[in-house]
Amino acid sequence: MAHELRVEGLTVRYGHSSALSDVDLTVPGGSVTALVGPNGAGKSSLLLAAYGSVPASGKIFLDGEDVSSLRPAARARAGIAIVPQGRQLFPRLNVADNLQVMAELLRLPRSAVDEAVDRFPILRTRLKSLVGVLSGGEQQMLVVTRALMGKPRVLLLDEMMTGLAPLIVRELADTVARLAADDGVAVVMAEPALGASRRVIDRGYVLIRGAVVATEEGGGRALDRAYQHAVGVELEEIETP
Ligand SMILES: Nc1ncnc2c1ncn2[C@@H]1O[C@H](COP(=O)(O)OP(=O)(O)OP(=O)(O)O)[C@@H](O)[C@H]1O
Repeated sequence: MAHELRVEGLTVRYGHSSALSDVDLTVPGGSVTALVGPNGAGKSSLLLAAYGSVPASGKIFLDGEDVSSLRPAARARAGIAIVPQGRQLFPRLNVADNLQVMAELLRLPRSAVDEAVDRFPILRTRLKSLVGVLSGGEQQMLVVTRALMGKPRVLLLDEMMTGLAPLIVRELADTVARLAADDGVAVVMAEPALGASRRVIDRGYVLIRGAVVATEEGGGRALDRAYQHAVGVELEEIETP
């Protein structure tokens, strides 16, 4: 079954400044939806609000069910998973213990850690390694593994590809594309620019200054063009006296 994330009228404020204003969007399962926009456009705020870790007004629906009042741990158990910007691992714990923290949050049995590392065999060889000594690519594989432990229905990826080698970018992009195609997961990938993950993008939104300015159903290249067009329009507007 294909899953779905829908947000309606999502607004995020930090003090008096508005990061996201009345955003509506739908992320259908079975495809990879990108969220592109410059730094500060509100991409992280949107994903964090969908996960429940920043206060927001508006509604979040998971497979049609309103989860807006659930706290992050309950949303995670309901099937929303996040790969946060900056990874947010415990660098002084080893790989297995980092995964065990998520297993406990999700109330999974201890065997869940062992099963989880099947996805990236390199992690099995690193189970007892402190996270701080892993390469950037290995750390990101661990974060993705952690996010997938609960077999999520919705996967929120916040700048997952930043700073990674092209080979790792391809491997991670293929992993999320398979999750969408095989398991009907609703994947949303926020990136400042698409780069090597462009080929797995099915559709997307351009976000600028906290608002959706374009929706594109025609894949990664078309989304790139929509993004450039949106930024160009915005620049022209700024330059017009
Ligand atoms: N914790 C915070 N406190 C105050 N303002 C914040 C906070 N987090 C984000 N902002 C502001 O909210 C706006 C949207 O930021 P957000 O991080 O959601 O954008 P983004 O598109 O993810 O950008 P980036 O690529 O830089 O992460 C920006 O103006 C940012 O400065």
